[in-house]
Amino acid sequence: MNTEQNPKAVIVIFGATGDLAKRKLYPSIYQLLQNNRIGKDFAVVGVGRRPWTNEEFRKNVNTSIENAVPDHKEMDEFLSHFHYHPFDVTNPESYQELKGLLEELDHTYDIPGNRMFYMAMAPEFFGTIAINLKNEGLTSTQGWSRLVIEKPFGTDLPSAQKLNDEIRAAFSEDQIYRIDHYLGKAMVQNIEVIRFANAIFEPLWNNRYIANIQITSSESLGVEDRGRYYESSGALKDMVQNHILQVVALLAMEPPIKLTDEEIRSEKVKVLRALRPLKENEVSDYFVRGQYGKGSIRNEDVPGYREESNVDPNSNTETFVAGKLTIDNFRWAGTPIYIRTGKRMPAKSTKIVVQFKDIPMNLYYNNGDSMHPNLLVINIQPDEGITLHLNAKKTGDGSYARPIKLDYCNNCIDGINTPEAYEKLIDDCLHGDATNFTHWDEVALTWSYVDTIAKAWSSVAAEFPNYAAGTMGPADSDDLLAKDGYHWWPVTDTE
Ligand SMILES: NC(=O)C1=CN([C@@H]2O[C@H](COP(=O)(O)OP(=O)(O)OC[C@H]3O[C@@H](n4cnc5c(N)ncnc54)[C@H](OP(=O)(O)O)[C@@H]3O)[C@@H](O)[C@H]2O)C=CC1
Ligand SMILES: O=C1O[C@H](COP(=O)(O)O)[C@@H](O)[C@H](O)[C@H]1O
Repeated sequence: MNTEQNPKAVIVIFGATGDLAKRKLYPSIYQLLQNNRIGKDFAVVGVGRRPWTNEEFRKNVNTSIENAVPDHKEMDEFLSHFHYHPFDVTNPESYQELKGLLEELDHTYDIPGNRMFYMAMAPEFFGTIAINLKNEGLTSTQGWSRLVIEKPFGTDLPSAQKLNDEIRAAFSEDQIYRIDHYLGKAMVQNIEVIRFANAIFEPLWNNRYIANIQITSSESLGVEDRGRYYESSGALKDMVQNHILQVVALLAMEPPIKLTDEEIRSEKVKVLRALRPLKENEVSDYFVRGQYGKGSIRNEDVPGYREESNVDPNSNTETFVAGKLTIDNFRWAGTPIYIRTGKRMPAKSTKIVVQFKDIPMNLYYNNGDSMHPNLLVINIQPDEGITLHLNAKKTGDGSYARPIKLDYCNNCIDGINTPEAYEKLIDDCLHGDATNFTHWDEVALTWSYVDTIAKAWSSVAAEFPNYAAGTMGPADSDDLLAKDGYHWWPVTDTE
């Protein structure tokens, strides 16, 4: 819970000259100040190897705010809190100088030794930095020390376990904040509220009334300049292991007894433990992979994945995944959860569709058509809101029922005040609230689930490319649902 007002802290960003810091972290810190979530008693220390001065660093931070926040103001005061400290993080000797700078900033801003160490760097550095911070005494202050870790948290279960052991040698679990930025999105956080603050949904939220749940996260962008990273990842590890399985856990968990991070985590973990693990020889029955070839998006021709920079021209990396998940517990046995995510699809859209079971018999005429099923659609992005699909009488037409929609648009009301995911997560960490971060047990269970799929796929070359850029993935993805008598509900206007 965010109880502490305006926490005083030094935020140390490792990777301060990088893309993530520039695009997400600096604008988020700026918004936190504008929204009074932090006071004037804070400092940001940027670490990178580039030999920048404070002035150069501040100029770069300024540009990043200009690009992200059109109506920025009071920039000089804001930028005066930013300090740059260049060093190679693999060199233990450099940490003493950093320590001296942090102590100086504590004094300047009257900060009681509170430190947020944000790892916005490649994962291979996380363990080294954590150990050096501890060994050089940067974590033993009067205040709190928290470590924020970016994804990917490992590339499979053994590597995640190794990484976890390294950081746990320096930080306890309650000091570690593993980022999954989907957990910072307004409508992902709303899943719990929609379910547990509405008497009408919870009684129906089970296999007796829900036929299936569909989660789609489509992107129109390709891999852009991230080919090197993406080649070793693919959509399964990039999106399913983390964001998608977190959403599954929130949709399927039991009501927690309290809204604390421990109670919510414990319910999410039970779902992940109940996910039926696949055997390698079953993977092709439950999961489909795809890779985009050249195509066209919004009338613009785009290259195929294998033509992207830093991508192997014969790459076997999947840019699309669709899957059927089965949760073996009393609430969900028999109700499949279908997931799909991919790059170079027609539009950017993340949606959850909950399809309720059909009514027992149809009393209405409907031109011989069957009744449209009730759907609850949770729109995560770009529109934020919920849509409930019902059937209602068609005016003046005796016994004809037609589908109607009840719409709630979250960002139409909250407008530009809906905080960006990173802003929310940095705020939570500053306030010591770990609810919307992933804990080790969740990470281990999700890796364990996807590792079998990755292993099955790595042993057989796929027939790629198998979908054209600008389409909703390969035909096999539709067949996955058709086998069960379902189809994907459209999530974009063009689908
Ligand atoms: N960019 C994004 O949108 C997203 C990124 N992430 C994750 O965030 C992390 C950072 O990504 P991103 O910002 O894109 O990466 P970049 O490659 O853009 O930045 C890497 C940063 O690390 C610094 N660095 C590299 N080696 C050293 C070293 N030995 N000592 C000190 N600093 C060093 C670089 O500084 P310099 O060059 O000055 O040495 C630079 O600031 C990764 O884990 C990535 O997976 C997660 C989600 C989205
Ligand atoms: O973590 C990642 O997420 C983005 C998608 O995030 P969104 O907030 O834009 O939906 C994805 O593009 C990227 O490949 C992945 O690393």
